[in-house]
Amino acid sequence: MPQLRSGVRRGRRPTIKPDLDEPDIKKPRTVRATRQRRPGGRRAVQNNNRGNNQKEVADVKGIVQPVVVVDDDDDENENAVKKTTSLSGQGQGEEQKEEEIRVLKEEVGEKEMDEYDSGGRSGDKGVGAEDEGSTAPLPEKVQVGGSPMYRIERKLGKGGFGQVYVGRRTNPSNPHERTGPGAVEVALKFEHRSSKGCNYGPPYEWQVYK
Ligand SMILES: Nc1ncnc2c1ncn2[C@@H]1O[C@H](COP(=O)(O)OP(=O)(O)OP(=O)(O)O)[C@@H](O)[C@H]1O
Repeated sequence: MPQLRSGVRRGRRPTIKPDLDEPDIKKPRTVRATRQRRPGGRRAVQNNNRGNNQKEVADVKGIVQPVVVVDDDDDENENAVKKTTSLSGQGQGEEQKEEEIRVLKEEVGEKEMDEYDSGGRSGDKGVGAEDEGSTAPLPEKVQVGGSPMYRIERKLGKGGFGQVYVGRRTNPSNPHERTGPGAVEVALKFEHRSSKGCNYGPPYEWQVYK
């Protein structure tokens, strides 16, 4: 005898066919937080940063640059003559000397003290001393205290405190005098009034060093 099944006979669970016509819009999309690439990629961004840094450095340098205030008063330049020294390299032939003088005279006039010349600076000088009087015009002739009058000729170099020029006596008592107070040719050092060497005002003494 056949056994009867207990319970209600159920049909198979109907298979749900995917509706191919319906667009797949029910599943919400995950929004991924992705980094936006900058144009040019990471390398370009880094380069940009580097560029920015450079600009900052440049700006800082610009700020740090000291402002040089130049006093154009000729009298003050006269007072700024600190010392004179006998010229080194004496004993040239007269012919060569004359040639040199001729060339030098062309340079004399509205000369301006300029920056960065001989490189013979002392290492202990401040920035202020370095740049002082960088554009102050020089007088054609100078005299300080009771010194003889000197005509300013070519530039010899620049030290930590000032710049050195050839000074030639305008009216020498002995045109062959090479050393001492009567020397025909000396080295004149010009300092700006605001330099360390002029802390107590411009000097009025003069001396010729050998
Ligand atoms: N008598 C001289 N003969 C030839 N050149 C000179 C003479 N005196 C100075 N100079 C030139 O001028 C430059 C500056 O000289 P200066 O004496 O000012 O140097 P410094 O000792 O470095 O400066 P500072 O005395 O201010 O510290 C020298 O490097 C040199 O080239």
